[in-house]
Amino acid sequence: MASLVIEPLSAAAFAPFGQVIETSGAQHYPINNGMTERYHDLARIELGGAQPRPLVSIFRGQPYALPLSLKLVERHPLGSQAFYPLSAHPWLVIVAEDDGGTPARLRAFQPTIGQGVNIAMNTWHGVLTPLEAASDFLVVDRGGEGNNLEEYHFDEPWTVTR
Ligand SMILES: NC(=O)N[C@@H](O)C(=O)O
Ligand code: NI
Repeated sequence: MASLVIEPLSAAAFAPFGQVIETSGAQHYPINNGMTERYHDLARIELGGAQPRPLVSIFRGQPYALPLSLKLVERHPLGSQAFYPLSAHPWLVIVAEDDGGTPARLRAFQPTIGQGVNIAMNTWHGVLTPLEAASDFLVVDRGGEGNNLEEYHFDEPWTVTR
């Protein structure tokens, strides 16, 4: 049985899979006469395929228990997908490299409060995985023509633990 141990999320560790959306390390500057600080340009939103447009949605995810039995990952060949939590509940981001169409070298990350992610276009990832409580996330991804979802079902589930 293949197993995966959860790691803390960092921009460096996540770089092969996309960007971490957080104020730490971000370019920032005051706007609105100094009443607001803009943390600028935190993610590279990718919109491919025909007639692409950005979608802003809220995903209300139900919690999963640990140890997690990961049966599939998916990817979006036509666009990136960003998740930013609207609560302080814990969640997981599971991603994988690609070996000729097969997910490889899986990683499981647990964001800290204040961290979101932008998963790069065509990057294997687990579906939204809240822990402990139902949680809302602001999601920015790609709408338009074409099929933007590819799934990969593992022969044997991965067990994801702390
Ligand atoms: N299917 C869908 O919109 N959600 C997934 O892409 C996901 O990553 O949770
Ligand atoms: Ni997705």
